Amino acid sequence: MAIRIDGKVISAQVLDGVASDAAAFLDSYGIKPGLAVVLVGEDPASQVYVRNKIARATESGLNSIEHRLPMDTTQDTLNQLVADLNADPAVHGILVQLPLPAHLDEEQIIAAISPEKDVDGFHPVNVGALSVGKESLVPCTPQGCMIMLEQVLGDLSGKHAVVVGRSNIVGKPMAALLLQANCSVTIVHSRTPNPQALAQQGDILVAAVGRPEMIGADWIKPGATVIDVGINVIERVGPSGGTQRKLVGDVDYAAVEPVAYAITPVPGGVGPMTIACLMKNTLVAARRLQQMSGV
Ligand SMILES: Nc1nc2c(c(=O)[nH]1)N[C@@H](CN(C=O)c1ccc(C(=O)N[C@@H](CCC(=O)O)C(=O)O)cc1)CN2
Repeated sequence: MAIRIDGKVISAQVLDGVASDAAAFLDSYGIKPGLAVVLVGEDPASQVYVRNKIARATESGLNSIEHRLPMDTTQDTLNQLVADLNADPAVHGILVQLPLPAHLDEEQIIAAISPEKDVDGFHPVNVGALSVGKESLVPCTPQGCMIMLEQVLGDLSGKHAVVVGRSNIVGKPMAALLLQANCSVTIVHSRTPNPQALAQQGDILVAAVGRPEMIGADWIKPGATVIDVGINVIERVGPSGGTQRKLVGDVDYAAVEPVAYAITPVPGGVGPMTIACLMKNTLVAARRLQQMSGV
């Protein structure tokens, strides 16, 4: 039986660390690290994520500032809010929940956030710093995956890691972090011929494709560690004949678990780590901004 890498347990450890760091920050500077969370529109999943982010921030001793804007918010209004948050010394981290409504330009908004307050780590300055191995704010989901991998495997040097998916939010930064940890890294994507054959060579497999249960046992090297980043809602026929909604990952957990060394579940795996790392990044940003201000 594979080790179940429990994101709820590991994220609670991360959040404990954030809470004591936040208390020390308050002691030193007389203010709480501040996280501004911006939600545009009423996407139900985004509302849940934002609610959870605010709850974790409050529990960890951070000051969370919530901005809910209507669906028809203009790019100018959102830009003005981001500019105000950039200028506000009480705000150390800014997070604009994605996806934005289709009429808004995500790339432009991400670039408008001050790189020092970009706790998502999506700003081109932070992306560039990560790719050359310089200190940066690291995207939360891949950061959470690295914490889980290092907790279960220790030193990752020399391991062959296969990342399935090449998104800017997960696949690319994940590959950069694995490379920084001295793994040999293969990225597999929609244009890769025979991706399964490459995936089968991975000591570590990270699935971030957004396709429910796409990765079966025949993608996995026996004894591999499997990190499932996917969060997909599917509908299945339940025992009473009606349809049931279920949350599944990109990995077919039941099929893969018997061949893996360790595996993350969905839910309760990578998801809670994403939120915990957001809190961690807010602390990192707050400390740096405070040092830069020289106060
Ligand atoms: N600005 C950002 N937008 C988005 C990000 C992000 O990192 N920054 N990531 C995702 C959504 N996301 C965080 O925002 C996120 C998704 C899922 C979870 C989570 O804890 N999932 C639970 C299940 C929750 C459920 O029942 O629906 C789990 O996996 O156990 C946390 C954060 C896209 N947007």
